[in-house]
Amino acid sequence: MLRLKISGGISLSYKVEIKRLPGNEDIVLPQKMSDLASGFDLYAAVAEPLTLNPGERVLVPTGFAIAMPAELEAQIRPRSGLAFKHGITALNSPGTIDADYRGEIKVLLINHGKEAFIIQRNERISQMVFQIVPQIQLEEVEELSDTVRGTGGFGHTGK
Ligand SMILES: O=c1ccn([C@H]2C[C@H](O)[C@@H](COP(=O)(O)OP(=O)(O)OP(=O)(O)O)O2)c(=O)[nH]1
Ligand SMILES: [Mg+2]
Repeated sequence: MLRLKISGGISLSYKVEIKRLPGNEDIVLPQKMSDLASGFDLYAAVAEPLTLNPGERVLVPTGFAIAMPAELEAQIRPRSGLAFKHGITALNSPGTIDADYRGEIKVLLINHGKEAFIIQRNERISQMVFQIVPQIQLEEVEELSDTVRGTGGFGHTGK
């Protein structure tokens, strides 16, 4: 079997502080489920099992807050397994966690499936991916620079 070993590029490393919120001593903190997973799985900190009926949405607590370096953001993304098997996804996907947010991280789930889905305490419900956010200064101008594409979009290159 051919095994490709890919390495190289720039490797960045950041420390992110995480604080467990009161009453959540038993909640599993975000975990990477494999060495190179890009997301940390998030665990539901619901007090009681929570039933999400078809078409319903709910804000699920995670029991923790974070403080990350200013150049980062975190995205809350669905787990594909829950989406595929049960139609459970993050409604605002990807959810945006701002670097200056110190409140509890919450996950906005919606049930697009045909059956009720029960969320248990400490069940993995979504994943959190950290990204670098460039610092941008928006500058208002009268004219934008020309391009071949111009204003074409929304499928103008064909199907
Ligand atoms: O899935 C999410 C999305 C957001 N947040 C928290 C962190 C984020 O920094 C804050 C605000 O999110 P966002 O900017 O998406 O919401 P908004 O409707 O614009 O609220 P705000 O006016 O507070 O920015 O809410 C979560 O915990 N989970
Ligand atoms: Mg906002």
